[in-house]
Amino acid sequence: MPAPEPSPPRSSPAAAEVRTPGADIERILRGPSGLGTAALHLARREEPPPPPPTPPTPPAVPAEGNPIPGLYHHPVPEPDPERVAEVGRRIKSWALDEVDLYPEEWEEQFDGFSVGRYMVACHPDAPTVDHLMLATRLMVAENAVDDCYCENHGGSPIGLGGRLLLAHTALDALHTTPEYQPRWAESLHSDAPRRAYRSAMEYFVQASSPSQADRYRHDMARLHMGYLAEAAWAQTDHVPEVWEYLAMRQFNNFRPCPTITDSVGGYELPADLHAQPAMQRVIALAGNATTIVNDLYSYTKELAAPGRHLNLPVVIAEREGLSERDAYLKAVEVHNDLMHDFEAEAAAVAVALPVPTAQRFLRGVAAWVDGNHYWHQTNTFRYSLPDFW
Ligand SMILES: CC(C)=CCC/C(C)=C(\C)COP(=O)(O)OP(=O)(O)O
Ligand SMILES: [Mg+2]
Repeated sequence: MPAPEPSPPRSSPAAAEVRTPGADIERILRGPSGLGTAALHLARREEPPPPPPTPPTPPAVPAEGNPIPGLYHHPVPEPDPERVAEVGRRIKSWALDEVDLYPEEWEEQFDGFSVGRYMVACHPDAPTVDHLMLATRLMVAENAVDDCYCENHGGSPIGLGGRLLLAHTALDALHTTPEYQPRWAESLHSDAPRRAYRSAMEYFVQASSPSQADRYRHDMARLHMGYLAEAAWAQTDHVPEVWEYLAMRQFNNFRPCPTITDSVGGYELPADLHAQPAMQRVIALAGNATTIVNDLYSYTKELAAPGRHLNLPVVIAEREGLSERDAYLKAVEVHNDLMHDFEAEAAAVAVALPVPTAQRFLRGVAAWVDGNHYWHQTNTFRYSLPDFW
């Protein structure tokens, strides 16, 4: 395996200071529209300007895809096409050359996922492409585990607990006796999900603080618990009540992605601020809103898949006796309520914690929420809207 690239520089909290907390609070209160552009002013670009690409990178053109009618969201500026292209180039090279992630037949799906566009849209304040790569590798690894262990690339609920636990040790190492340690170390190279987790985590650990890495491990343990509940229900064809589904989806959730916004931004939200109950509520609401966005945009894809795939509209229709359309529209309202609560609570935390790192973290989470919506809306390779309007 090639030696890892030099880790991105971690700026000290002081270097990452936001000097206008009043303006930040106002911006959060206003909602995250336009955050992408604002955040770009905060980060120091630490890379020299790239040489002119050959052929020239096309200018940012509006991407395709329509937003879900009535879905509360904030449009974002088109992500920087040069960054998108560079992240796309580097992630492919990591996937193929460093972790042997997928066979040739899956290339179209890998490309169609457009992870470069996703991550550049979600992290407008990343100081360098190296920083963006931290998030991009983890995102690809997380999807490899979901696809290969849980879903459509050989996944199954049967035996999932054992597979997930062993993969989790690629993030949270086994500490055991010299007799057994080598077998575990070898196991981390034995399938694509574990190779991807191991490598992506190694880069992340090098570039983040011990407390940021531990935050990520905790969020991934949450995610794996959510996968297990979803799998247990699939095994018995159980449709949970709506609140039970929402509880499962709070764990089987995008949360590990926005919560690394400070590592990707090159600064650190201190652990004691991250742990504040009000901050935890903001993070949970953001994660839940972003994940219900997935339920809504992936609705037709999941209906077309074999078997019953739970998502919020499906569960509402089943448990509340609504038509598919009315259930879908109710799910849109649930999403909108979550978004409004997220924004109101984030504004309150911004007032209560007038600390530059907390302000920037809140802005980073809001930018992730908006970028995630953008990616779902524009990823017409994966998603299409139902015919309900
Ligand atoms: C990137 C990451 C942490 C994902 C974890 C949870 C997850 C897979 C989602 C929130 C996406 O949900 P889903 O499995 O329904 O994805 P698709 O609808 O197939 O895109
Ligand atoms: Mg989905």
